[in-house]
Amino acid sequence: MSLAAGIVGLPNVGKSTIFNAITAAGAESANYPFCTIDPNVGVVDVPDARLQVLHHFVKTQRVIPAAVKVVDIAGLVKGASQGEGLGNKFLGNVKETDAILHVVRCFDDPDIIHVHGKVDPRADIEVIELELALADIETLNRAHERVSKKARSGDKDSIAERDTYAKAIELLEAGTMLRLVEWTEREREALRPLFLITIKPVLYVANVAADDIGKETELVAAVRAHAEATGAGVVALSGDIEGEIAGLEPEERAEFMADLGIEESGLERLAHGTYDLLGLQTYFTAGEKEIRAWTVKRGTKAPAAAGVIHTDFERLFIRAEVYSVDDMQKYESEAAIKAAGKLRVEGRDYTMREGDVCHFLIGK
Ligand SMILES: Nc1ncnc2c1ncn2[C@@H]1O[C@H](COP(=O)(O)OP(=O)(O)OP(=O)(O)O)[C@@H](O)[C@H]1O
Ligand SMILES: [Mg+2]
Repeated sequence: MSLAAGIVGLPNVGKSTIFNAITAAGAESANYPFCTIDPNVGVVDVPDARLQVLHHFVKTQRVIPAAVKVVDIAGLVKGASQGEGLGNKFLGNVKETDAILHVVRCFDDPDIIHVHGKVDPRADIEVIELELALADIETLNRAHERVSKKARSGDKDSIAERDTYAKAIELLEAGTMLRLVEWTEREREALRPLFLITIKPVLYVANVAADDIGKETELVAAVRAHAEATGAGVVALSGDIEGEIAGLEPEERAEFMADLGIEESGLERLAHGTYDLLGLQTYFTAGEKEIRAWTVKRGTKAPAAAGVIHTDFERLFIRAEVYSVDDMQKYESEAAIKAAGKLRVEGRDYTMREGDVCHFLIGK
């Protein structure tokens, strides 16, 4: 599974600045070369220091990090659904993503025009969420119309779908983002093919001035309060500075970041923020051919985790041999880990833990 996130926000809030910074900061993922065709789509490796630890002790041909796909679109303005500004058609480009990165301007700079003339995160968020809601309502109305005819002829599935769409429209019209609703599995199934935007988890990205890095300014606090009240995540960073960081050589980069008190790059923080938001975790495989990071949902059992490597592996799973990256750091080889009795043998019921390193034994 490769993770995808779409960037939304008002015009001029720093979306492209942040997109450029994260795509320059991460090595372009070698696994997804086709994505470079579109300048607004970037696929970058998710930085993970644990891969280096494993690589230090395990001889291998290649190291394959997890990848994240990021999509940058033009800013939305009030009335975009009615064609204002550039309209909202490019929202289609963020439909097939797992999460929304909603960039909110938290820097005050008289030289950079704010479309409402005033930096006000709460008001800005409301404008964008209204436009996202209107786009979803349009999609839902079309779907509603489509199934209504079949529903009228008594088709049970169509009736259930129609009612789900009607419920979603009603909620959006009352101002409720669909991500806040506890949908039944059946409702989710009806909504899934519509690729609605407001049902996706949101990570607010508070874009702060260089001078405000690490500070909980009033503007950042406003975004955080809204995020906490609406089950969203939040990451504060300075787009301009992230761009500078991304342009530096690795050694200079570390020094520059240390001077500013930045521990992780924007890319790392956005990747972690998105993983947390989506309830994802990482496990590794480490062998002669490759060392690789894999992404699974928290709580995934070993057979399903093996299934991420190859669909058949879930069915054919026999057992897993598991150790942790910490074990490797401590014992320095798999043989030593085994000799110390730390190589665990786990069966079908094993729940994967963050940072497990696994060998899966697969049947035929
Ligand atoms: N943290 C920041 N502090 C100061 N200036 C910033 C910051 N982030 C971005 N900017 C500046 O804001 C301006 C607008 O940025 P950018 O082009 O990234 O906006 P955008 O959201 O992509 O706009 P659009 O919707 O028009 O594509 C640029 O001049 C950029 O350098
Ligand atoms: Mg832009």
